[in-house]
Amino acid sequence: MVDRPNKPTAIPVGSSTAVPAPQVDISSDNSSVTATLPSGDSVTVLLFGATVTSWKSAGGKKENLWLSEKAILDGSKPVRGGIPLVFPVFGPPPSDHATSSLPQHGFARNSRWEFLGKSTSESAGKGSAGDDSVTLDFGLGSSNLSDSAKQAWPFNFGLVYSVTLVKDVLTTNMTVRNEGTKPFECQVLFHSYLKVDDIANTTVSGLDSIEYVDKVNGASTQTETNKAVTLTGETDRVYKALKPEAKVVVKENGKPLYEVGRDNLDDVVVWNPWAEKAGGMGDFAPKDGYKQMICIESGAVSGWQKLDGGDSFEGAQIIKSVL
Ligand SMILES: O=P(O)(O)OC[C@H]1O[C@@H](O)[C@H](O)[C@@H](O)[C@@H]1O
Repeated sequence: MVDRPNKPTAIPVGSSTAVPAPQVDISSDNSSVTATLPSGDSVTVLLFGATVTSWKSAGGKKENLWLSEKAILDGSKPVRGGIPLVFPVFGPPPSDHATSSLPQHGFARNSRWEFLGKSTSESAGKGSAGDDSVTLDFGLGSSNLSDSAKQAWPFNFGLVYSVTLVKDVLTTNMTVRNEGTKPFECQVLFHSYLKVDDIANTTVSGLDSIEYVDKVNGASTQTETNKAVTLTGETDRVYKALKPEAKVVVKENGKPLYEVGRDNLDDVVVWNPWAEKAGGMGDFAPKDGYKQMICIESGAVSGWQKLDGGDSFEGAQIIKSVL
């Protein structure tokens, strides 16, 4: 059980509270929670992995996240699409590290999280409807882990994951706390699958002059020379040490589609499996779906966050959907 100061109102899973407009509507069942703003913008979070599986903006008309048609949502496999969470290790764990027995990307996306509750702020009568907001909080601690994950990573930790929706903006914030006395090292990342119309017309800006590790090219270190990065084949790059204020902008036909900002997260992964890799993934559909997605993943993954007993680390990703 994860606790946090100023704990929000707890909503028992399985309950459903429908409140009349213009208030924020929250509905939940045994497997997911959906929050809808009076504007129609909405977000859905699956308790399995605390995976955001849908984020709609433009009053509910525009889905911003790509979700595979064959994504497995029953908890037997991480979700292919949406925003899976990466913790406490990014990628395959190094053999000489305390995470070495964990699966790729760790256990956060493979574990069932607790819904801790919601907090809302409604502007009805006070100002613009664009000020409405809702935050959904989820928790995962050592006691929620499977025995095998506990054995593979025997540390006492608490995660609080907050998903905040305001008109056209989704913020995901993770706080990691070492609840024990043994220090541990961890990595955190938001593996966001952003939806695009056509990858052939998509560019990514804000990465010019940034050093990156090119994982499809023997993990070589390169420096980005393009103002507008295009993807023309399998792409798997870890851009490192971005300036805190630097935004990564996904454009389609030259027009901004998403602006991705970060708080206390210095790295950005750009990933697209392309045709062959997507073809080899049983849960990736349709097979040419790689043309409709680009992963822009904010995280702290090129080093380790070392947390002594009682220490915390907090980082956030802020995605603005631009019409
Ligand atoms: O198939 P998975 O485990 O969800 O990982 C997908 C991709 O996730 C990315 O973050 C990694 O950089 C890639 O190397 C990896 O292939």
